[in-house]
Amino acid sequence: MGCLFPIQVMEEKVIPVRVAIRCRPLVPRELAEGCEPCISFVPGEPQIIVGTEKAFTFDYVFDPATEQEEVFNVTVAPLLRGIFNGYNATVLAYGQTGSGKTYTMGGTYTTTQDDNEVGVIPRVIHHLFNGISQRSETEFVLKVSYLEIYNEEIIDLLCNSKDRLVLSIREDAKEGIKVAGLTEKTVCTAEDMVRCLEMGNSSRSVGSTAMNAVSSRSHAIFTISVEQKRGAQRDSYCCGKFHLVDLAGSERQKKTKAEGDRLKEGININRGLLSLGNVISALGEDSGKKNHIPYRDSKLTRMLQDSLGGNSHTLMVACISPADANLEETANSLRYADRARKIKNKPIVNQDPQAAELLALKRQVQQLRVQLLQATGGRAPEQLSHENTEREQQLAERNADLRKNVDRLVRQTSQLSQRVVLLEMQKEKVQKSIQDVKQHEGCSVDISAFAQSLDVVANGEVELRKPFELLQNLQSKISELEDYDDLMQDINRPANESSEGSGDDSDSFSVQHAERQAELSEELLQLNQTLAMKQELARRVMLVDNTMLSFNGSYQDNLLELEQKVQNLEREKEELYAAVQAAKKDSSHAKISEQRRKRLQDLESEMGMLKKKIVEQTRLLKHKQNSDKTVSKLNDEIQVMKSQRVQLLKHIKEDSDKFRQWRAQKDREVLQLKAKERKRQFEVLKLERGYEKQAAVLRRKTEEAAAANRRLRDALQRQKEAGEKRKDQQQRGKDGMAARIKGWLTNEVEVLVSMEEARCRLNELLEDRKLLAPGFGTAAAQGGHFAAYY
Ligand SMILES: Nc1ncnc2c1ncn2[C@@H]1O[C@H](COP(=O)(O)OP(=O)(O)OP(=O)(O)O)[C@@H](O)[C@H]1O
Repeated sequence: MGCLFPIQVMEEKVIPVRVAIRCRPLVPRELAEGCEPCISFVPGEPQIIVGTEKAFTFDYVFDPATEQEEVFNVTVAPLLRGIFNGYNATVLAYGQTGSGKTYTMGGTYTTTQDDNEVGVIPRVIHHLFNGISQRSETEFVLKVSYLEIYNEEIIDLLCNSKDRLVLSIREDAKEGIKVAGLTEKTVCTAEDMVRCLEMGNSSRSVGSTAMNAVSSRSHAIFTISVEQKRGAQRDSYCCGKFHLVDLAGSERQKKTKAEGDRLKEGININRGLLSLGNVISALGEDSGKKNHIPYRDSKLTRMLQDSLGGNSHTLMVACISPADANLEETANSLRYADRARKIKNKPIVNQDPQAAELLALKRQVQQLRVQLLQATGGRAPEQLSHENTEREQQLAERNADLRKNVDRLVRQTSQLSQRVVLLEMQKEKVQKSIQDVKQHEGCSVDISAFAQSLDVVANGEVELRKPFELLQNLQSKISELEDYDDLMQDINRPANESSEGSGDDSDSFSVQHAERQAELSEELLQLNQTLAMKQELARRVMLVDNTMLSFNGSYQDNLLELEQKVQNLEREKEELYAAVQAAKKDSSHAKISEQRRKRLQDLESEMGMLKKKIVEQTRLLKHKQNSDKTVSKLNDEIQVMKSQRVQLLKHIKEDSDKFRQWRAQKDREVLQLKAKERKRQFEVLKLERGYEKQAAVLRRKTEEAAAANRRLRDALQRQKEAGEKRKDQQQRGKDGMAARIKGWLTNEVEVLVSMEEARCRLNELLEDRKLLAPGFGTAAAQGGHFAAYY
């Protein structure tokens, strides 16, 4: 029974995330650096003052002298009690690097550790098993998993390092957030569980920074799942999950002096914590309407989705350093923790819905039985069997209806979550393509600036601008694609709506297959239920029959005996009657005759009773024959249904095989398409590189043309000035004629040369445009292709 589907067995209570602040003592490094404490505490109040003025109030505040045991007893022990009642719980250690998170959680625990130093997780294990030993009437199944999120990758800490794979998160309709392939070890003793903790602790990613010699470089989540079965028939089931989270510490590169891998880790740690901060802020906002919570921004926030604003009792332990050198980080941690207090969770008991329903029905049956006995004054069951059967049938029908409803709802939920997964896959594809396209060099070209420089030469040349307009269109298409991302946010559309718009055959086939499988499974489920009902009915009828059978032998003997008795009595009666008649004639025999008459009356009443008994026995025998018929009819029906079930299973298997083949074929096609796509992308890249080169040449030529244009303008200007000069000098005589003609000729030649040069440049530009146009066409088609694809 692995189903953790939480059903509401009581009114949902809103419980805020509780926040505890734990301030550690100054560590030797801080003392050596001459740091002074900058935190003060208000005695008897959960208040803390940073520096001299800023005061914060939390649910619990622990000063540096507080021992590990007190922290556990005050904050974590109540959560453990909730786990025994089937609730989920989370403890989250947050804080700056080196502030004492791992120390508080017990993330470096080994069995040799001093008892006073033992942190939260080993204490949880110890108290959990203590609690179990006090609940002998309950059957427990305990499972443990331990993972870390290192550089945005999920790593299983409970499997050998050589088998370690990068895991991914899945959202399951029944079980919520799940890590596919994560090791879940079933443990029976506290020692087993401690061994898992030690194994995971030794595998955690740890590194040395200037702030902490053994700094955790990952977020670690230790999860204990506690399944419980109670009651004489173990039919009351619930399951609570306890997440114990040691977050990596927020850090500043300046202080940690991290470089290389450490720096990369630090960036990822801060990124995860930032997403967590965003989720906390969004959850804390009291906007009155349901706002978007960015759980999907990081693996950490997805993993903690249920613990923040979901189905869990959650405690955040914010660890801080008292050193004045860390004042700013401490104030930030307190602000972060203060925001977390605004988060409201709705924890509910996690029960197996079918077990809960069964239990409720059993209770109902029990109650009805009691009522029935009371109503009939405690008559024997065989007298009530008929009424009981009717009631049981009604209950069985109701039970079947309820089961049908539950199955339908579960199926709907699983279909919806399948759709969500598909849509998310699409969304990721789109986002990736948008990123690819955005990162492409072609998008960084400043088209308008380029077009302006071209205007200098091609003023009025409409044709020359066309390629630039095409490129501009392409860029705007790409930005339109970004808007599509927003559209994809709306993934909660009903299934039929979204399938209308989707043209993806492959996905729709997968969905159809999933739907078909769900239908077949439902059919199978119904068949199984009806079969179980019929078998139960046949069993009950046979039970009644067997009881009757034991009576039957004696009934038949009785019947014969009774018939014999009746005959004897008849005979005796006739004799007596004859004697009475004879005695009537003889008055001396009056007394004897009176005695005989009395005897005759007795015999008649005895005979009447015996006849009644015979009628009753005959009725019982008839009833037995009827129920024999019913049993054989039921058995026939059961046989038919069994063969139907075999057929159905065969059908499901065939359908699955077909789907597997289809999937394999599709996968092959996808691989081929991917190869083609890679080739196409390479060609596009080649084309665009060529285009880049040509654009550079074009730019250079445009500049040359502009220079030639300028020179032409200058020459024309000089020509104009020379003409005016000439007019001027004509009045001054013929002496300077030769010099004037020479000057005029020089100018004319310059103008002609410049004009020729400008014409050449223009021709070159036109030629270049011709060559570039196909390149623009391909790029524009690419844009169109992307738009059509998405
Ligand atoms: N309450 C405390 N009492 C005594 N020493 C403490 C306490 N809390 C932390 N320390 C010491 O402070 C140092 C840093 O603690 P720890 O490694 O737990 O920090 P952290 O927050 O987990 O750091 P990181 O985020 O870098 O992993 C350790 O040497 C630890 O023993």
